[in-house]
Amino acid sequence: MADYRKQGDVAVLHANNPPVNALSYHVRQGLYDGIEAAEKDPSVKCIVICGKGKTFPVGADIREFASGSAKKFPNLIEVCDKIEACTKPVVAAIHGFALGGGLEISLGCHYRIGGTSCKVGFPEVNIGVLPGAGGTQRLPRVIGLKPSLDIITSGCHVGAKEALKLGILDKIVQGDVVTEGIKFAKSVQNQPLHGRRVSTMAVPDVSQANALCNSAMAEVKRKSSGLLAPVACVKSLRVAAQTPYKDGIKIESALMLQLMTSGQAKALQYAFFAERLASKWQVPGGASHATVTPRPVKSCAVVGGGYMGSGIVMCILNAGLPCILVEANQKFLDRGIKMIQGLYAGSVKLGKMSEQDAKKTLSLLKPTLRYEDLKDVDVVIEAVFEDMKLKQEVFGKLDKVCKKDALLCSNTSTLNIDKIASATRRPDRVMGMHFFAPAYYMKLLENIRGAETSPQTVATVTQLSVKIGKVPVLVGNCHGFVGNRMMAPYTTEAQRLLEEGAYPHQVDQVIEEFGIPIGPLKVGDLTGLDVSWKITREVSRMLGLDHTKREDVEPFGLYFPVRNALYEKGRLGRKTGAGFYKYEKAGSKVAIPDPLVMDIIDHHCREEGIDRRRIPPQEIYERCLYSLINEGFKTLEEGIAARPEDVDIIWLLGYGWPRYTGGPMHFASQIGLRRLYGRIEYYHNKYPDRDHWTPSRLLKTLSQQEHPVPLAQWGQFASTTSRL
Ligand SMILES: CC(C)(COP(=O)(O)OP(=O)(O)OC[C@H]1O[C@@H](n2cnc3c(N)ncnc32)[C@H](O)[C@@H]1OP(=O)(O)O)[C@@H](O)C(=O)NCCC(=O)NCCSC(=O)C[C@@H](O)CCCCCCCCCCCCC(=O)O
Repeated sequence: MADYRKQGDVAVLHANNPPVNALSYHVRQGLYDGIEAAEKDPSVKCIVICGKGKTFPVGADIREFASGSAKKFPNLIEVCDKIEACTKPVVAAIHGFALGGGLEISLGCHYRIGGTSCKVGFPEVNIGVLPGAGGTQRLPRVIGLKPSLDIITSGCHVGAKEALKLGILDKIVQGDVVTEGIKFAKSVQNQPLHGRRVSTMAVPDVSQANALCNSAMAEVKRKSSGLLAPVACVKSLRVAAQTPYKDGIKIESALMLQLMTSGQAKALQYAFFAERLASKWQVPGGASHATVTPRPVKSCAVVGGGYMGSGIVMCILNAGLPCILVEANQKFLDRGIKMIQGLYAGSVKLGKMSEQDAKKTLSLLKPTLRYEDLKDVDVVIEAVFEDMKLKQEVFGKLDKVCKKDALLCSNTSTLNIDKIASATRRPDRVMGMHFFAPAYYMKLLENIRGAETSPQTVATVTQLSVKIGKVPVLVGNCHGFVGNRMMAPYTTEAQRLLEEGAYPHQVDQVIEEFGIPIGPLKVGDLTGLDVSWKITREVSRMLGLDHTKREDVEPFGLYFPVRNALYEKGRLGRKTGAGFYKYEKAGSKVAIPDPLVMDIIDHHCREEGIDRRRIPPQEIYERCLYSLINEGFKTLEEGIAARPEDVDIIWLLGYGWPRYTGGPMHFASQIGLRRLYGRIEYYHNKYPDRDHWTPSRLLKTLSQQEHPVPLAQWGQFASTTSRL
C-alpha cells in the first residue's frame, strides 16, 4: 500500500491505494515503515513522498472513521510526526490533489514541491470534521493564521500558483513531479533540517490572533449556523497561535474525536458517498452502469429558450459541446440569446471567466427557428411550457426531423414521460431530464426512465449529465417523479396549517430553523401563486375534476382556499410585491409578514366555521417534514426511487434539504423508524381523508423489525418490483 524503492541515494515512497490514495491503515503503515527503513539505511541521503496513479493522497480514508481504523497505530498524526522527525530531508512531490490528511502528510515533510496543475486544500469541514492530523497546527505556522482560517473553514481547493505564493509549496515544477522531486531532494540533502520542521516554527501573525479568530468565529456562525466543524476549526486554529505544537495537537485531537462521533459528521460523510453512488444505476433485467456502453455525444440541441432552456444551453456550452437553440419565433429566440449572453457577460464581470473564454464558449451556440437544423444532433432536450399537448407536438416534430439514433429528452418536472414518448416512433430513445432552476448552477439532474427507455439511452444520458457537471439520479415514471412528488404533501400540509391556526411566517420559521433555506410559503411566493394555481387546475383537469368545486378537489388534496383567495386578489407572489407575504416592491426578496393576509386567513376560517387554534412548532415540523418523508418511503416501495441514498441526493441537491442531516431518508433513520411510523399513523388517524398520511407499507415493515435495519438494506424490504 506504499511502495518503497531506491533511486541512487534517494528513497522514493509511493502511496499506493487507487483511485485517490486515501490514507487507509495499510497506506499509513507503509509510509511509516518506509520512513523508518530509509532512516536506517546509511546509503539513503534523502526521501521523496509521492502518490501512485492520478494523485497525491487526498486525505484520510473516510470509511475508516466509522470503523474505528482511523485511530489504529500508526494513526495519521503519528505518521506526520514520524516524517517530520526524520533526520534526512523528506520532500513531498505533489501531483493531482493533496487534500486533508494528504496535505497534512506534506506539511510533515521538510519541503513541498508541486506540479503546475496540482491543488491543495483542507475539505474536512465538508464532511463534518477538521484537519485532525496536525493540519490546524502546522498550516498557520507555514502561511499564517489569516489565510489558514480562510482555507480551513471554507474547505476550498487552492491552485499551485496560489499555494506557492502563500508558502505552502516551495517550488512549482514542470514535467514529471517525481523526477523533479528526486532532483529537488538531492539539491537539499546536505541542508540542515532545523528551521524546516514546521511544528517548531512560530505562527507569523500571532499578534493578531484574537482579532482574526473572533471575526472568523462570527463569520462561520453567521454562514453555517448550527454546524459544529467550522466552529471547531476556528477553536483549534486559535490554539495553534497560543500554544506550542505538542499541546496544540492534543486539543486538536480532542476536538477531532468529538466531531468524528457527531451525527453531523456521519450525515455529511453519508452524503459524500451517496453523491458518488448516484450515477451508478441499474435497471430491471440487470443492465447497469458497469455493463452498458454509452453512445458518444458530440452535439446537442435545446428546444425552448426560456429561463430553463437558456440555463440548459449554458450547461452544454460550458462542457465544450456545440448546442443548437430552437425557438418558436424570433422574439423568443432573441430573448433566449440575450439571457445567455447576459449571464456570460456577468461571469466575465465577476472575474469568473475571461472575455476570450466567454466568446469561445458562445461560439458553440447556434440559434435557429427551424427544426430541420436539428437533423444531425445526438441529443435534444426539450424545455417548453409544462403542457402535455405542447410537449407531444414538439416530440412528434423532433421524431420526424432528427436522425434515427438521436435521443429525445424532456425537461418535464411532473408529466408522464411515457405519454410524451408515445408521440414518437422511438420510445426506447426518450427520457426525462429534469433540471432544477437555475439550470446552469444547480447540480442535480433527475433523469426519468420511461417504460420503454433502453439501457443504452440511460447510459448515454447519465454520461452526458456527468459531462455537463451534474449529479444524475435515475428515477422511475410517476406524477412529479421523486422530488416534486415528495414536495406535494409538504406544501399541502404547509397550506392546511394556515387554515387551522398558523400564519405563513410561523410555518416558514419552523422549516427554516430546521435548515431548509426558504420555507414552503416563501417558495410559493417565489414560484408565483398563479403558477401553482394553474398547476392545480391542470392536475384537476387530468383527473376529470372541476378545480373550482371544493367537493371535487378536496378529497384529492387539491383544495387550497387561502392560496386561491390570495390569487383572486391579484397577490401572485414576489413578482407582484404581495402573496403569502408583502414585499417592499414587486420583485423584492425580503418577505414581510402581512396583517392583510392574516385577515384573509381569519376571514376564511370564520366563513368555514373553523375554530382556529394555536399550533405548536413541533406539529408544524412533523406535519410538513414527516408527510414528505412518508412519500419518500412510498417512492422506494413502488420502485420509483432505487435507493434511499438517491432520494436523499435529490433533496440535498435539488431542494435545499440541510446536508448535515444527510437528507430525508437518512434523517428518518436518525429519528428512528418506529417513532416516525407512530407519528405518521397518528396523523393518518387524525386526517384520514388525506391520502398522503396513509403510512408507507415499506416504512411500516421496517418499523416492525426487531432491530433497526441499516439504511443500505432498506431495499431488501421493498416488496414491489423496481419501476426504474
Ligand atoms: C479527491 C477528489 C477531488 C477526486 O474527485 P474525483 O471526481 O476525481 O473522484 P471521486 O470523488 O469520484 O472519487 C473517486 C473514488 O474515491 C473515493 N474517495 C474519494 N476520496 C475518498 C476518501 N477520502 N476516502 C475514501 N474514499 C474516497 C470516492 O468515494 C470514489 O469512490 P467510488 O467507489 O465511487 O469510485 C474527491 O474524491 C474528494 O474531494 N475527495 C474527498 C477528499 C477529502 O474529503 N479529504 C479529507 C478526508 S478527512 C481527513 O483527511 C482527515 C484528516 O485531516 C485527519 C485524520 C486524523 C485521524 C486521526 C484521528 C486520531 C485522533 C485521536 C488520537 C488520540 C488517541 C486517542 O485518544 O484515542
